[in-house]
Amino acid sequence: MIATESLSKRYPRVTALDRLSVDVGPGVTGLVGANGAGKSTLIKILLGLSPATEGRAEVLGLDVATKGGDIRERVGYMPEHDCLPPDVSATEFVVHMARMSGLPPTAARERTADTLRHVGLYEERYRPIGGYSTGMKQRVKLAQALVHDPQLVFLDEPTNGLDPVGRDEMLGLIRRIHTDFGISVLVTSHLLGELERTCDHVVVVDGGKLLRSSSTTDFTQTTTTLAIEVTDSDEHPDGTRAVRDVLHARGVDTHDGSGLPGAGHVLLLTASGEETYDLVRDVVADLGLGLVRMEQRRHQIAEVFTNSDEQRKEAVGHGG
Ligand SMILES: Nc1ncnc2c1ncn2[C@@H]1O[C@H](COP(=O)(O)OP(=O)(O)OP(=O)(O)O)[C@@H](O)[C@H]1O
Repeated sequence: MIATESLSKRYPRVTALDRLSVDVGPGVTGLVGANGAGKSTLIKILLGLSPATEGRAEVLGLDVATKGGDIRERVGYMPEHDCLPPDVSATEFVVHMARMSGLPPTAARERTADTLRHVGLYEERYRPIGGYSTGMKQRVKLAQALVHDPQLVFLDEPTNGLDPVGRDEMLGLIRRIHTDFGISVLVTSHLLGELERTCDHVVVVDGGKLLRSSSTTDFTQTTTTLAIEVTDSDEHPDGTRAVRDVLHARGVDTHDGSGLPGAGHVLLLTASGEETYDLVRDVVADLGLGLVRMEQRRHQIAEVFTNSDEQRKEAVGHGG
């Protein structure tokens, strides 16, 4: 669906994309990265809206440098920021966008009605967009990306600004774009956790560079963080520290759980598989301590991929 080769985008002060080479197949793919990682820049290049500084990219087999128009005919785009006209209704706006994509008037009206129903907008579709909630506006943006029946859609931060219920509904809708209509999806987010549930494949970028591209199952198996809490004992008045020291001696890196409830008594470590669970159990038992909890934690992307304690603490503080 998408292939980039050593793709770079340099602004005078910032390198937004840095020799990014990645292949994206059919299905639902998540593009994850912190704010400023280069996600929106990549989407704009893939749509042929912004030229790359170097490297090349193809979307649906079409070169982004020369075939931007053909790509935009076949690909839908939901931009990140609010770009909707407040004075027209969802129906008027989406019909207009359908007409712009070349649909004749009757087909444009029919497709608009179907698409707005699909994204969950009913009677309110006749009211001016200016009075809509954030969730409703996101649905209108999604509808205009789908109305011309594209083969592929780019959704830039579609869950931004939504409450947890709205977020879940939007993630469900995104999944159905692929299962019900066979449209492939590239969806961006700065939250790894929400894309884990929705996507078949996850691409992680940081500072414009590719950090990882793999199927969601591979991803979650290899990046599980364990949170461990143990009791103290007479022999080990600081049980947490005792466990940490033994784990370090066995070559397992840990960091503290500052920012979590009960900070100071929580150890975080990356589990490479079943053997990590066994190791922790044995270490705690050998020290004669009690294991209060050992649980998997979801990640924010900064927590998984930064080595800096500062950033890790920040990510943990946000709840992951
Ligand atoms: N037109 C521009 N001129 C100069 N710098 C830019 C421009 N567009 C983006 N950048 C910079 O490029 C980097 C990547 O931005 P980009 O918008 O692609 O990130 P992002 O991952 O989409 O993050 P966000 O979700 O915050 O938009 C940022 O440092 C940004 O400030």
